[in-house]
Amino acid sequence: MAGRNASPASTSSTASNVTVRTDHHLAARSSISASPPTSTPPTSHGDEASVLSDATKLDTVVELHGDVSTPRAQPEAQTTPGSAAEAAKSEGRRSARSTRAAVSTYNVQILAGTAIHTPTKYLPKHHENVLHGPLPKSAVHSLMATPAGKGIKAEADDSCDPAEEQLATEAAEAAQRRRSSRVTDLRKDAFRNLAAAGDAMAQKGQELLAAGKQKVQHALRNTMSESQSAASQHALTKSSPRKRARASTLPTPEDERSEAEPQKEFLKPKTKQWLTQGLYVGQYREFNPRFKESQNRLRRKSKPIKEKERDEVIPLPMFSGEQLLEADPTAHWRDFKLPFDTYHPLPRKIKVDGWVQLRKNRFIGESSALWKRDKQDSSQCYCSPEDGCGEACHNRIMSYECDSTNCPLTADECTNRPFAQLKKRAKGNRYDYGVEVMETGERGYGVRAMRMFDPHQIIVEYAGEIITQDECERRMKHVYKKDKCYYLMSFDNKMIIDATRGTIARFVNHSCEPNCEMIKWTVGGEPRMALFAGSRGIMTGEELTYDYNFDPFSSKNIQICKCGTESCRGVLGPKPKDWNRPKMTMTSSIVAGAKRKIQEVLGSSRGSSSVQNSPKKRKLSAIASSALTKAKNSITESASSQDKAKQTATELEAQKASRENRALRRSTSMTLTSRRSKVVHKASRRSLPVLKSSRHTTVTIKHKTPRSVPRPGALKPINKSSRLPSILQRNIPVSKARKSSSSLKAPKTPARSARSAKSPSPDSSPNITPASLRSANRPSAKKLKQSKLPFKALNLGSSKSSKSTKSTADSEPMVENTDSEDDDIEEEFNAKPSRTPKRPVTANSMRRATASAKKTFERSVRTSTRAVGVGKAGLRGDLNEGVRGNTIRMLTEDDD
Ligand SMILES: C[S@@+](CC[C@H](N)C(=O)[O-])C[C@H]1O[C@@H](n2cnc3c(N)ncnc32)[C@H](O)[C@@H]1O
Repeated sequence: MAGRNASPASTSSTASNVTVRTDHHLAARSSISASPPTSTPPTSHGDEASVLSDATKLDTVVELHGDVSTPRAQPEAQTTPGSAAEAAKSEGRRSARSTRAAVSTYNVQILAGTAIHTPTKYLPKHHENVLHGPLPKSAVHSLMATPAGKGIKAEADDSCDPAEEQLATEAAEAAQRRRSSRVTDLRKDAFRNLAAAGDAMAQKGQELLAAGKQKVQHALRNTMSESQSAASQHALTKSSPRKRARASTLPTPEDERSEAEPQKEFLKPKTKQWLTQGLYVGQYREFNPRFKESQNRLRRKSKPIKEKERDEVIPLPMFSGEQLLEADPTAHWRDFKLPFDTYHPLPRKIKVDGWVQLRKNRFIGESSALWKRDKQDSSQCYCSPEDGCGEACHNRIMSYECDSTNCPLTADECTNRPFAQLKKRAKGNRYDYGVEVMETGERGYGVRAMRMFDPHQIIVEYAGEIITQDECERRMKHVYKKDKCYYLMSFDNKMIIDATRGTIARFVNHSCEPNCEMIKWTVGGEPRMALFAGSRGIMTGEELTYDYNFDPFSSKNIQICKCGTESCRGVLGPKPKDWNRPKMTMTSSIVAGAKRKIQEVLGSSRGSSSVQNSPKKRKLSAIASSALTKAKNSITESASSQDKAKQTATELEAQKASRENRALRRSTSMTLTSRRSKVVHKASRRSLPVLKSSRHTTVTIKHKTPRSVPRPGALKPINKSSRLPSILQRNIPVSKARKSSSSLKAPKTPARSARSAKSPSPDSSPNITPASLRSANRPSAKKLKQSKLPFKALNLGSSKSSKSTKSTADSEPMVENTDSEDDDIEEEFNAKPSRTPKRPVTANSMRRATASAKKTFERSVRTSTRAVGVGKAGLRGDLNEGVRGNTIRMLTEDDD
């Protein structure tokens, strides 16, 4: 093996090296002309030599050694084994060795012609360069002579050993066989195959070339058309139609350029194609983004997909359900969302501080005892298994849970056992339970669904501590004083569920467009509260809300709603009527509240006695009366303080006026001209103290007092024919009335009492009239002493004539009128002067008149208050509406 693998040059025999060199040409010739070197099957150099030559190695070596210097001198010796044998014989040596060498080894495969994988060194090409030893002449000859066996025979003739002969024959045959059969076939096959492959390759190359050519042409055409169209477009925009036509037909320089550079265009890198619609572009779906999902769904339903469109594309998984459902119009379906465990918007579970979780109601204190007293009613259903306690179930309608005592169905058949269902669900995992606390931002904590809930399905129970109302009040006052959120819910039997310690339902927020409802159910004879899904059902991840129907009771407790829905009322609970109005002041809100209460009370008092007797009404009336009393007290206090202040001011004014009067008296003469007297009167009038308590005077002219029979001390109308009462019946403003009344408050004349005692005459007016003032001009008045009061008998002339009267009237400005109404009155007075004797106005008479007016007023006030029978606030309300009397009106305004 080692010899076979080793290169010929490395063979151990130096002689063989030499022979190689010498017989190179011959061997090459033989290999080319006759047979391939593979036909010689030596496994080693020595073997080959031995097989193909009769010369022994030793001989060869000897010969070689001898022939080193003259290699070509004895070529015969080298090539004719016969001669060698003869030489050996002649030398007297046995040719056993050479015989052995000739027989030596055989490559049986090669001999048999079965050696397919001939080593390269035996291939003809190899033999061209490297020879494995000289081929014996005879062998070469025999091989050259093609008919098999001929050469061999000749060789056999030369040989002396029949075994050798035979072997040589065999070898020649094998060589022949090999040359003629398999190797040649293989080579031919290989050549044939190669040729076929070459042909195929060439054909393919041609095809590719043709395709490439086509592509190039196509691309060229495209680019040309593009450039042409661009050019035509450009031309269209710029040129006239005719020009446009020409532009479209004639090649432009740009076209030419594009034609000239087709390769460049073609080599341009492709631009990326972006999706224009979205992830599922190319997927058929009837969807208009301008509409909502539900609207689109409706449209799709109304317009069924054409068969072709349906079959065009296999729907993506999320649409396949839709298509299937659309194929079946009877199928009811809802929007799809990913399961919560796949889509979980919150990364963590919320922990709420201070929340002690209870799973069911717990009675606190007296509530348990109170509860038992009021047993719940019972209900019974008569459903059949077919009904399954559906919508028509009596218990369901009454919000009673079915159980074995009130329902003939089994638990599996009955569908009206929500709390039992909830209990079962609560035993599962948190996704079965299906709710969790979330953070909402502005509204604090909230609750959201971790699964889908069917319409009207129970979600979670609102449970906590059941407390009495007293306990609730106590907790509100002392325990939850500083809290902002309350978890109290009005329950049954006047009890309250306080879920400060309770179920997760306590975190459910309010919404004006809720998706849930809080409903009371009776379960096993006991009331229980639970949150149920609304008619839409609940989607996974949706926040749960219900309408609190929050009753804030007072405006103080109104909470702003931040639910953010379209129909948000702005507040938790019902929207107040005056929600958008400006805020009331404290006083006005108190008064308005009191007014409302009074109206309620008055309304109830007007109603039937049964209503009045109801505890609620009684309570309300008590509240109203207490509120009224408070309001009354405050108003009275303020009024009295006002009065006091006015009184003080009046006194001061009076003092001032008297001083001025005195000064005036000193400076003016006793007899004044009419003009002068007018001035003086005006001056004196100005200095008169303004009687603030206008109600005194106004009350005196109240029409309740019979005019014909005046009561003692009562003021009476000046004149029947006078327009004064009718005028006064109008709503004279306080200021005006005050001015006009100041004249009425003038002190009585001393003569009045005597005259009235004798014969009460309509003429004898106790009022301060122009006439009475004129009477002050009488000489007797001079006798009167000057009092502290500003009124003093003024000497206005003694003439009693009508002229003088007129002049006096002209000059009589005792009542200084500034407005037209009072002017009217004055005119009337002037036109019809009283015939009563003129009496001087003294301090005493004035005092008396004031006192009597005061008394009358107080009496009338008492009467009117009694008639109404309520406090001032109520009085105001009623009076404003109904009574139009001047008195009351003024009283009211004065109080204000
Ligand atoms: C029963 S608790 C609800 C849970 C509460 N958010 C929390 O954090 O504990 C009721 C309180 O939540 C707040 N709230 C609930 N719904 C609201 C809403 N829509 N807008 C504003 N506040 C709301 C109010 O403060 C209310 O008093």
